[in-house]
Amino acid sequence: MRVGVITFPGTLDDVDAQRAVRYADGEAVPLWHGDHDLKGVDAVIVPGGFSYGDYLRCGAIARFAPVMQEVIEAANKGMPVLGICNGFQILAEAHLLPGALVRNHKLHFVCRDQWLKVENNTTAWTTRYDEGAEILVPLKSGEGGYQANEDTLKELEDNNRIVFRYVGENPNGSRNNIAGITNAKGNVVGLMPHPEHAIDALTGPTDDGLGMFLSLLDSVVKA
Ligand SMILES: NC(=O)CC[C@H](N)C(=O)O
Repeated sequence: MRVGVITFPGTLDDVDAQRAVRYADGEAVPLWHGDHDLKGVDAVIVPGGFSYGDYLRCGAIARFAPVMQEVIEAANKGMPVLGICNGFQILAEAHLLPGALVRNHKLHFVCRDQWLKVENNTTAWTTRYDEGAEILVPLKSGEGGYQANEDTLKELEDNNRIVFRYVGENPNGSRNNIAGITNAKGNVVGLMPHPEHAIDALTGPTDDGLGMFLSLLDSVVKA
């Protein structure tokens, strides 16, 4: 399994995403924001950080990077794509996922370990979890509030497209406690919390995040 991990100017979590891929027995292939091809990878991770300094809005500039045109094309053909935190913001800006991530409701950057409920274990990135499982992974974002109009929320709820929900106090004002969603096909997933920081109990709060990368291995091997 070869997984591309994109680095934009200001990306922070690419190294941990690459490490997570290796923990799942994959080969991590570094991709640069200016690349015009995806180097034959099986899947792509858009990692967290502060791409282009979060100018305008988080992800608003990264969406136009040359590599994202390739990601959009590949995702529309069914390639598994995961956006973590800033990566989720970029996928939303690129319209691969609906809705928008806005300033946290209390206007503070939130950094804490966060319980999540796995609502959908049928996506390319979540098959290793039991439906309804609760996992603990870090959350660290300033614009993590998920917002969408009523029609979009209904579409997400009715079609099992909410992948993760926050458990306990809502950390950022996200509608319907949404922490992560998927596209209609289930190949593209975006979430605000950070599974790549929770792949080994020695370095993260838990190893609960590793399941996302192992799930990908299953999807790629099956394909
Ligand atoms: N950890 C991250 O990727 C942070 C994303 C973004 N810069 C924010 O503050 O919301």
